[in-house]
Amino acid sequence: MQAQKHPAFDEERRYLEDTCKCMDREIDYLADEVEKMDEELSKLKRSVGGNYSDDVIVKTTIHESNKRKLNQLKRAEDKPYFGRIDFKEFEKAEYETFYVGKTSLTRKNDNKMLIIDWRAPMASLYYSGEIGEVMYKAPEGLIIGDLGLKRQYEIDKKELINIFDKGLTPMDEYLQTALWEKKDNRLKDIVNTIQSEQNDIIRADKEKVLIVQGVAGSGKTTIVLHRIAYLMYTYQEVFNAEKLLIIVPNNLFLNYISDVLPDLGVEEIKQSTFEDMAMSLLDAEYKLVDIETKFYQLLDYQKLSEEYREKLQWTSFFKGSMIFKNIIDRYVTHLSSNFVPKIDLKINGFIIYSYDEVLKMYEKDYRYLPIIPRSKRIQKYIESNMLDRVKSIQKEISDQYENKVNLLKDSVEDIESIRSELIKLYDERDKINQELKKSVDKATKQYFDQWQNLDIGTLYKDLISDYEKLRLYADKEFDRDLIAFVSNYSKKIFDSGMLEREDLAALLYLHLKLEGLSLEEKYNHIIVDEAQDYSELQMYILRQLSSNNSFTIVGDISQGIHSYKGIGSWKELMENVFVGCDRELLNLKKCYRSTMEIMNFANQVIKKWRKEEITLAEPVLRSGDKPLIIKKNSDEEIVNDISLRIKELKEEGHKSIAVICKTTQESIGVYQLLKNAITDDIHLITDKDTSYEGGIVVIPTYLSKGLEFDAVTVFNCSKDNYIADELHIKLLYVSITRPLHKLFIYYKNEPSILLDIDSDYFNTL
Ligand SMILES: Nc1ncnc2c1ncn2[C@@H]1O[C@H](COP(=O)(O)OP(=O)(O)OP(=O)(O)O)[C@@H](O)[C@H]1O
Repeated sequence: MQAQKHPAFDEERRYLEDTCKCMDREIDYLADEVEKMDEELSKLKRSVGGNYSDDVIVKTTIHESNKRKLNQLKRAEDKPYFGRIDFKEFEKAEYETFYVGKTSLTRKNDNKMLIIDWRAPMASLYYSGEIGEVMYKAPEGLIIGDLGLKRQYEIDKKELINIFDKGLTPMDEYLQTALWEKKDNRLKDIVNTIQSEQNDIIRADKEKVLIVQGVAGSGKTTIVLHRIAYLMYTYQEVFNAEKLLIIVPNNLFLNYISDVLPDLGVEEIKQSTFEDMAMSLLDAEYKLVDIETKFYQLLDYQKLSEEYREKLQWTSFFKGSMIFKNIIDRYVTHLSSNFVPKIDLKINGFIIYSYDEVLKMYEKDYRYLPIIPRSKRIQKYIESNMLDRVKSIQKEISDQYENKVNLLKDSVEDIESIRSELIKLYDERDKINQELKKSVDKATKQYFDQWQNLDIGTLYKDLISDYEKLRLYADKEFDRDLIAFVSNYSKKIFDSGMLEREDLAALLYLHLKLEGLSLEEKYNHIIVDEAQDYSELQMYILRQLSSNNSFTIVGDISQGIHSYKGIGSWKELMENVFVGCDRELLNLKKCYRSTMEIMNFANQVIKKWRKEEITLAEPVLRSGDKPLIIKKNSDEEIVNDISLRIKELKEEGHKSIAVICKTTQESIGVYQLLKNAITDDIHLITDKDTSYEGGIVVIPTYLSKGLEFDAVTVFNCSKDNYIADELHIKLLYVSITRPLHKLFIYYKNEPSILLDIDSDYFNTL
């Protein structure tokens, strides 16, 4: 054990033993409390029989908090802490020692803080402080002092394995140990090795739009999850789980990250794909065109003309653009200004509600409401007041008849002589009044039937599939050809009973404009991962869902394989969508995932996509094999070689191995061949999969985005499979930035032009 060589070994081992004992005692105590409270609460609930009780509420709160703490301690018991800082505040005489762990621990008998939570303000020094003068932000202000010692521990099953002292042990030895670990099927937390630039993001001020451009493997996904844990801990009073929303690319990814938050003691955060969230807000189940259909059409440079592919791209861009948002805005303004029909609500010629009166309700009294709730409110108001209105009209009619009767009576001396006339008048009056009452429902219905039906799906389809309408609401002259393409293309899709994903965002926007959103439905903080793939309109919608413009948005423009509809630049996003908000753009340049050799190679590939905004990744100092580029003559030969390589990799201890293919169709073919060639369990991953179990997988590139594997083999990087356009370059870049340790790239006959890079960066076979 390395730790024994450290001069402080005995002292540290004793501290660890004492802490573990104390933690065990606390676990026992809490387990006991939880058990007792379980019983007590069920008795109490029975006795109050479902009625409100302060006692039940207070006890439930304590019970939940005890359960949470017990859970956190249990998760931490094998490795109670990972770091230590010795800090002396200025003007104080002594250094104080603080041990940093995943959750805090206080000794009961003397209230001594044995471990501080990694999210506590002072723990920031462990991540960002260098030995010497330091400062950290606390609720009471900036605390300045001196950091005397920063120590890191490797602890396994309560045993001290290694001790690293910052400044004494070689730089990042501790981090290196973590990065060399083999990965299985889930993303892990990194509380013990969070780096300074990552710490700044995790602890960044919450009241702003924070955008993080981070290279592949820089820890973006990991960091946002830690940021959630930090926000939940730091702002307990304002943040509850329902007020936080994480938007992720797909359910497979959701499953891949599902361990991190519970490991960090955070449960029940709302995590969703944009599509699922949209469907739930729309309260409808639309059939969506397969995500791959358009994507693969765009890649299919052999069958489809460039002109057609460009128009397809433009359609996607248009539907997710702020241009389309403005068109929808104008459409809604038009709908609204013509909404109240220019007719009176009449019964048998009597005006019950005049057009002017209803218009006033619409334009003045209920103007604060969006159109749909406004129209419902007016309808309800009118319906509930109809009978009263009719009654007062009946009274007027009765008065008029009374006058007529009186006049008639005054005109004769002998009332008997006009008896029949009087009866006729009374009958007439009663008939009119009865008719009025009888016709209320019918007349009201007839009147409201004249109001426009605000079915959002129909309104949306009417707009986008109608060339004339689109042109009418567009503010500037669009290429007629493109607009015609968009409307025809959309019509065909709608006629098949489907919608595109791009339509869903626009549809939701229309829904929000017409239906509105209550404050309870809004979020206090929204997190978007893989943000480069969302359109500006999607981001604008998320802004509508935010109560306070508090966002953490992370992504990598170089991995923007959906850039035809996604975000082209963070600056544009800030200017077009988050204008007027407090915004900050931060960069993460270091890649922690892959070895230097893999990342240097990947940098050469992405450089082929010349764009000013790309930042090349700086790999952390971890060296492995150079990527291996292998030539074969057929798919079968490639698969045979991959099967041998998988065997080798498994013998070396690698747990997760991916065969990455360009498309799903290619993946299916490779999977069939590979299944026959190896005996191991192997999984084909498609967009229907919602769980990722690790091991050996065959997967299309777009689904591998965000995931990582110990080793990756890229199936067919031949000349005719990867051309030098933006989409192919980015696809290849995503594939080759997935491995932690080993990368193999296969091609048939001739290599892709994208592999035409300095031979120092790879080996060949
Ligand atoms: N400070 C760190 N300490 C240890 N491991 C880290 C650290 N930062 C990142 N990692 C590891 O690097 C890998 C990449 O992290 P993550 O997937 O969060 O990156 P990413 O930026 O989202 O990647 P990509 O955009 O390529 O999907 C993970 O294995 C993660 O555990």
